[in-house]
Amino acid sequence: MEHPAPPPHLIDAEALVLDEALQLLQQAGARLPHEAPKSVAWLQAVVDALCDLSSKDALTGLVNRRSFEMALAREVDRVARSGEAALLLVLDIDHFKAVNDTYGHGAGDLVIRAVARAIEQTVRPMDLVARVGGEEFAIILPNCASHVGLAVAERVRERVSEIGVEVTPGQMLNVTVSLGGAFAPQWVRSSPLLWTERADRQLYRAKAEGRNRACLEPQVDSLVSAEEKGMLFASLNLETQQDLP
Ligand SMILES: Nc1nc2c(ncn2[C@@H]2O[C@H](COP(=O)(O)OP(=O)(O)OP(=O)(O)O)[C@@H](O)[C@H]2O)c(=O)[nH]1
Repeated sequence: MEHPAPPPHLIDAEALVLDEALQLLQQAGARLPHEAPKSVAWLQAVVDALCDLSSKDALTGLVNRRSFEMALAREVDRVARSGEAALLLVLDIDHFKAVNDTYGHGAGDLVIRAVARAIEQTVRPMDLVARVGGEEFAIILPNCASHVGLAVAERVRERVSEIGVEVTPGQMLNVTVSLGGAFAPQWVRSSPLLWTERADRQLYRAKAEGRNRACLEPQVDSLVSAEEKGMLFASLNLETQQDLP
């Protein structure tokens, strides 16, 4: 049946070919919208589901590596402009290969999910928790004062060690994580790669020192005065204005 042509400023929803997108969502186990097909609400729900699919990790629902890298780049930029302390924590489940080898991959997946939930419950809503690899997670903690960094990392470590995961009926398993952390250099434009490398080095240290521990790079508090911060803001604003056409 021919559909009447829509007014020129509107999209003809009937002309959209969405078969592949819908198939992708179905395969990923995403819930398809209940609204009337091709209504505005339905199209919005499809777009939202596709956004989720490209930015979230399917196993845990956490932010995936790609979104994490974009968020980290934004945070580097924000810290350089605001001078606020921000902490990056990287976490790795200890001896995870043994979990898979002993209880199977399915049980390993349950452990990854449980660790993800435990991390999420321990940090603030403004903190970004990501699954960046198989049994590796990362947390960006904006506006995190240097003197509380280790306490936050310790709280996450402790919370994970407390959870029990039922890996086979009636059998509870406890796992631990090692954490590494580094603060973004305040008032200095660093790079996401350098920041991650510094946090990673601390994670290797935590593993080498026996696991189930948190190691943070020592942080020197910024000695920039309020007046100097004002001058820096002024010069940054000037730069931005000069960039304008
Ligand atoms: N179940 C499950 N396992 C995964 C997934 N991704 C990666 N792995 C497994 O995670 C394990 C990681 O093991 P290793 O890198 O050797 O590290 P580890 O055993 O945790 O040892 P340490 O990190 O040194 O404490 C490997 O066996 C991977 O196969 C996943 O999505 N699900």
